[in-house]
Amino acid sequence: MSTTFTIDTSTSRANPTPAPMKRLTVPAILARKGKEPLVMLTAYTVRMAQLLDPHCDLLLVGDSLGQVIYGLPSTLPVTLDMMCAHGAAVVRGSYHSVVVIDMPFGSYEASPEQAFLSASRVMAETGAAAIKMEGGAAMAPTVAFLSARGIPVMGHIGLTPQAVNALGGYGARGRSAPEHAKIIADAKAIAEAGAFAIVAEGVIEPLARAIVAEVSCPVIGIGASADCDGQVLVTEDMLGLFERTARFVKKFDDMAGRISAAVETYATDVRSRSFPGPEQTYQPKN
Ligand SMILES: Nc1nc(=O)c2c([nH]1)NC[C@@H]1CN(c3ccc(C(=O)N[C@@H](CCC(=O)O)C(=O)O)cc3)CN21
Ligand SMILES: CC(C)C(=O)C(=O)O
Ligand SMILES: [Mg+2]
Repeated sequence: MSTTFTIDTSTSRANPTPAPMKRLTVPAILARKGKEPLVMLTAYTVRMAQLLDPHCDLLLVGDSLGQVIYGLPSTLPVTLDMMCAHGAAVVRGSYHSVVVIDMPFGSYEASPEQAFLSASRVMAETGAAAIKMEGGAAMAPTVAFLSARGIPVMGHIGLTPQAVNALGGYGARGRSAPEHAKIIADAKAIAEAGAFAIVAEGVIEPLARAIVAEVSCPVIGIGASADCDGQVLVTEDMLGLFERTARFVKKFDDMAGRISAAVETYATDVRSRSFPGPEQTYQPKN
């Protein structure tokens, strides 16, 4: 397998503009606990990475690309090959943010050794700085195993979409006392195992507040209230490019509507022969 990312992380072939900012590091992210909220968005492609990178602290190559890019019904069919291909593209398009790659379902859960083999392949083939894995206390030994071997791990607790079949859906988590206690125990176990940050997804506000108070690493929320140490959303959701979204999504734009309008104008112009015009047409030299 050829490595296609550039070693110099300040610029890349895909983004030749001189870098105005140095790339953030994993320790710098850890140090943001309790300070200015961390800004994280998903990216799957080089151009989107270029556009998001100056505004973000972290870019997540999420396994949500299964639904968003590939039209799959869940994140479960996403493969390591997909994560490596999109991860390398996002690293090529970023020079400032810490790039984190989701470990896909089935690539890490069996053992710490399986997780290391999968995660080291992701790190080597993409040039990303960290991986993310779903799971609570049961995954803590794996978080410790990877962290001790130089692979920074971001945890993901609460609503863990790869466990949708066990959870019974994508509903909010932590409404019952036992579930509330389990998710706090999950957060503590993952943090104590050495995670540099934890995504808390779809947890009720008082539980989010408790997790933030209980762990020493930053807690990045998605559907987990404004009390978290940072926020993440799927970019296509917040841009209004993905139709079925959770209640926790705020649409900051209606890009689907704007794309439809632009394409409608293009189709009209082609059909009326008003595109291409003189500006877009080559003439013989005289
Ligand atoms: N585009 C996209 N955005 C995401 O946030 C996302 C993905 N894809 N794929 C992976 C997971 C799946 N996620 C989801 C998917 C659906 C809901 C959802 O429909 N929530 C409902 C409640 C559902 C219920 O109560 O059963 C809601 O109204 O919030 C939430 C999170 C979050 N992740
Ligand atoms: C929603 C975020 C946290 C994620 O895991 C993904 O995009 O896959
Ligand atoms: Mg994910």
